[in-house]
Amino acid sequence: MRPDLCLRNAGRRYGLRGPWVLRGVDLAVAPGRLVRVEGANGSGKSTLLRLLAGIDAPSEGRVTGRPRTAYVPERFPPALPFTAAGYLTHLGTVHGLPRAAAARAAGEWLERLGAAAYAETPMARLSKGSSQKVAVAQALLAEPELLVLDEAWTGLDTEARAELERAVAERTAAGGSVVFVDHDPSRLAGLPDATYAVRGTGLVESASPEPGPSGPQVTADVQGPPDGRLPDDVRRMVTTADETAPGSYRLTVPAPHSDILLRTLLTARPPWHVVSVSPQATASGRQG
Ligand SMILES: Nc1ncnc2c1ncn2[C@@H]1O[C@H](COP(=O)(O)OP(=O)(O)OP(=O)(O)O)[C@@H](O)[C@H]1O
Repeated sequence: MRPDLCLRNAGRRYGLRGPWVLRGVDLAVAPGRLVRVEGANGSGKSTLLRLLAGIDAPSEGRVTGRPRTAYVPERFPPALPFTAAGYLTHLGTVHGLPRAAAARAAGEWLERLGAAAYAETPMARLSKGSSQKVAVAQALLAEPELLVLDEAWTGLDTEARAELERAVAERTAAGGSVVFVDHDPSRLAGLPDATYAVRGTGLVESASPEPGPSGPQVTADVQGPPDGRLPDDVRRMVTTADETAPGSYRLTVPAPHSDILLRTLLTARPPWHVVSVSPQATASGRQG
């Protein structure tokens, strides 16, 4: 099992005598966790994310348990001498993918994010939104163990925003961790395992998530082999799982996770049968 990524008594300031932006921060991000970071403008959210992403080192304290990490920065440098596909393929090889696999992953992510038409466009000529899609694709393509997203939804169109939400669900379902900052309080609402606010130079954890799901839920009746055990990644993403008969389950899942839930079941070996799917108008308490 991969260790938690930990900040231990971490502090960060800019310059030798600059004021401390963060100090004495202890934070553990476990595999499979979705973590939201909040805070006022200029409070130090990006500073914290850069420490978590390994882009900056703490001025004091330590970082331990570094996983394979990818990062979408708040500002992405668009004026690079590459086409979108060329840049992503190059980065894929930097992440350790063979060139053909990197090119394939680049194409798949541009397609998923609705930017396939710009694959051969030089980065410097991309619109802000398309450039942001490339920024998101570069982070997702190597299936990182830790994904750090600094306002990554900003500038994306509606479909790409939804796709990024799905990608976050996929990462956590696969056991990856995701840490994100977003100005929209409804972003991934009800899903984070923990929310921290930067206050002063420290981190304050918000009250634990509600015991019941707070966002819209979807119910799915699914059937596996008679002795079928729900796949672990399905167990991790559902709110409730009631076994209604041997190998049959009624699952509830936060609506943004429903696509990935169904995709996971349908592509399981052997595949599961999805009997019915229906939205749940109101969230009930957590059961099971
Ligand atoms: N590279 C840098 N050099 C000097 N000071 C910096 C640097 N980056 C950030 N700061 C300062 O550190 C403080 C925290 O900035 P940071 O960008 O981490 O905050 P933030 O919460 O992400 O802000 P925003 O919500 O505006 O994105 C600010 O006072 C900022 O001016």
